[in-house]
Amino acid sequence: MSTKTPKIIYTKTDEAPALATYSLLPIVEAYTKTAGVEVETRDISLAGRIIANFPDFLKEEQRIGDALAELGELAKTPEANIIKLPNISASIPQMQAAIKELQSKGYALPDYPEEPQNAEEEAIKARYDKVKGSAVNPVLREGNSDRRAPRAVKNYAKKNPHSMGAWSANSKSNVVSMPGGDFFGSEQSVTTEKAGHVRIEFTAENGEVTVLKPQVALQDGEIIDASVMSKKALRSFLEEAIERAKNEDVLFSVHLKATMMKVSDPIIFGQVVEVFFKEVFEKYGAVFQELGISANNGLGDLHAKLAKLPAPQKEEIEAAIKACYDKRPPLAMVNSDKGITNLHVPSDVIIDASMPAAIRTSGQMWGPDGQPKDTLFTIPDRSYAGVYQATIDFCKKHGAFDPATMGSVSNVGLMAQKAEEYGSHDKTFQLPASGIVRVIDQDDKVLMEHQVEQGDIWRMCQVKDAPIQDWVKLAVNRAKATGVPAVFWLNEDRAHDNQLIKKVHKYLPDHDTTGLEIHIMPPVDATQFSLDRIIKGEDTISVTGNVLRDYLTDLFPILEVGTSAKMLSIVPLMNGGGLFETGAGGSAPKHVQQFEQEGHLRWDSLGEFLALAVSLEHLSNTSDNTKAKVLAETLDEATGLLLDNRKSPSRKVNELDNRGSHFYLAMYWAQALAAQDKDAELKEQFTALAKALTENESVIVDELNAAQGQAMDVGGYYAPVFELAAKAMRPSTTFNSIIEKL
Ligand SMILES: NC(=O)C1=CN([C@@H]2O[C@H](COP(=O)(O)OP(=O)(O)OC[C@H]3O[C@@H](n4cnc5c(N)ncnc54)[C@H](OP(=O)(O)O)[C@@H]3O)[C@@H](O)[C@H]2O)C=CC1
Ligand SMILES: O=C(O)CCC(=O)C(=O)O
Ligand SMILES: [Mg+2]
Repeated sequence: MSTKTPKIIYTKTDEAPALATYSLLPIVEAYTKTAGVEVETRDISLAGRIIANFPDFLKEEQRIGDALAELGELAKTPEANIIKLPNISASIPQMQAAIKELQSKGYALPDYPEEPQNAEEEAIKARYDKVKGSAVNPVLREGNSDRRAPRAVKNYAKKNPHSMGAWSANSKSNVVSMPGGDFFGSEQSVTTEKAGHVRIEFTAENGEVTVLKPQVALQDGEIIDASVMSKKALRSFLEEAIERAKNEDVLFSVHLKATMMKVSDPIIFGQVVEVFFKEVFEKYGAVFQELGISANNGLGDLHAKLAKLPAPQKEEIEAAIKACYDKRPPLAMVNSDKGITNLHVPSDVIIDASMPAAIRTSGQMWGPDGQPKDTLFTIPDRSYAGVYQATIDFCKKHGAFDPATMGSVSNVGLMAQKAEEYGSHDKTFQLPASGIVRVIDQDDKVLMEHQVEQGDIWRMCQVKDAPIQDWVKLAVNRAKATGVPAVFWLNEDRAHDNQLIKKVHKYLPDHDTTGLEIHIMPPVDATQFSLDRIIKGEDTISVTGNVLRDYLTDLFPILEVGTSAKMLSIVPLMNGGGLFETGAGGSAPKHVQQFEQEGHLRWDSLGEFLALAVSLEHLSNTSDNTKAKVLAETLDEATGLLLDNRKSPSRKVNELDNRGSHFYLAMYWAQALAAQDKDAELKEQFTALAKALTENESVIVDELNAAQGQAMDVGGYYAPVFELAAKAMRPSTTFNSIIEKL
């Protein structure tokens, strides 16, 4: 990697953000070129990652390099300047769909072996599993997280408050969690003094020892913890929760993170499906096994596989499923028109986005009848569930939040180097039998041990010392920069947090904290504290571990500014580089569906605009490029103007969409560059461009809007055909030719 030519890596991802890139990137490339900045793309899409992992199955011309591995290495260097768009964290049904699409395009990829029958299939599954779930973010996140709503975005939301569903004091919505037998209740934690390693062993009741993980390397001062969720306790809890929803006449829903917690949460999800449809699974277990049905993949997969049965048997089972539906409480729906429930696909209801969306809409979800209804939100583990119950209680007491007046909660998140639960996949196991799981160090000393039973989920997490120090520093810096109180959301009664609190006390004195307000509070108290401030219009910094980073950076943005897509999301990499994530949200599959059906893309690229500005600013600092600084400043101006003039995409067809908003960004950016006097060359270059764009505004917007209102075919969902997608996303010849002249 040369340090001479300043370079920005722009990632090519999936779904809506990938479509938006076809339109935005040519503009970005044209503008940044004027500062001598090179923008290179790297394909980290689900399809791209699949292809990169199976070169031996493919023709020479089909092979591509492993861009993710390359960027993972780059992220560890000071030169890194990466703009990371959201990507699919694939569940098994999504993996299978992507593989199928690629096969149909001539890629001789193997099928995903759900139940591998031999060593060869095991190896194929292992390769696919590397691509499955949240496989991108943890590789790139070599730094902690700084997410906040920029001033312009917050002010815009105050002036143009989004709709908020009213809250009633009589709302029957609540969160329910296990009373015991969960990860929270069983957690043990130790801090290693010296670097070394541990192994994880399972000893069955007959004394037979299985090594679950031969070696996990540990650094000086690393915190490790282990916990277990009891299958028995989970199932009896679920049975009670389902009964409770029925008795209280509310919807039943479950909220997990099956993407990032790709080993544990699909299993928990599967238990929910099995318990909800208990009679069906008990009666037809053998048939299901024969059909390769796993409840972990959800009802969608179950129905697809049932289709293989002869009609009478299929109908019998479907009738049994229907009988369960009738007996059980109504399920919360993902799409009530299509009959897709909360239990259809494990990755459809992702807790970080789904809980805030419900809180925003009066604490309700959609029922099978297409009507909103109070809901029992099932979040089995207690570690973080209390945050949502506290927020719900607050809304019942004070009514819905008012975006016009509410304060802001930003986040400093401990995330670097696969911190905490989100790095636990390779140390998570479902136990085959009863026995004891032990974590044993290099001197054969048992550090932690748990009694387990068949089917229990056991996991170990790690967090290294250097990321913790960096996180404490980042928290202090944000508190200093804003003068706002910073709250560490840590519970001294939780084993892991207890170790972390010791480190916070150890590292805070490394910084000058005079005049700063810094607290340490358990999550529920911290929620209360932050919400008491928020309704007074006051801001608070949440300083959290990795999971709450994820949860809170959707919760507060969705309440405050309507979506997490408008967040500034910076990852100052620990070795000096910068990773700039766009927004905090995902890849919004329903946006693609709308685009395919009616040619309107409602994806808002605001997160990309904000990320590009900070990326250019970072580049100007690291490479002394003053033009890049001017580009960054004027881009921020343009983004502010775009918000003020309401040129963000609309949700409705035949109104300005993603492409139209890109045109306005380009026009305002060019106008700001033409108006500035810091760089005469840029001024001159952009004066003519600004003039051309301004004069052609109505022609261009007409051309862009005329492309809407019809079905779009971009040649694929996971791997669109470049020419088709580029044509669909750049339908204004006038606009294209003006940009090309730059
Ligand atoms: N950083 C990453 O890489 C992340 C990836 N994901 C992945 O994204 C996929 C979908 O996840 P999901 O939990 O549904 O979360 P999303 O954040 O994609 O969706 C929640 C809703 O937020 C709104 N939204 C999000 N981003 C935008 C945007 N830029 N413009 C306009 N609206 C937006 C949309 O609502 P509406 O249109 O109704 O207003 C959307 O349906 C999954 O594959 C998941 O793994 C999820 C989170 C982060
Ligand atoms: O990596 C993922 O699957 C999702 C990431 C996410 O939701 C976040 O970082 O906010
Ligand atoms: Mg998230």
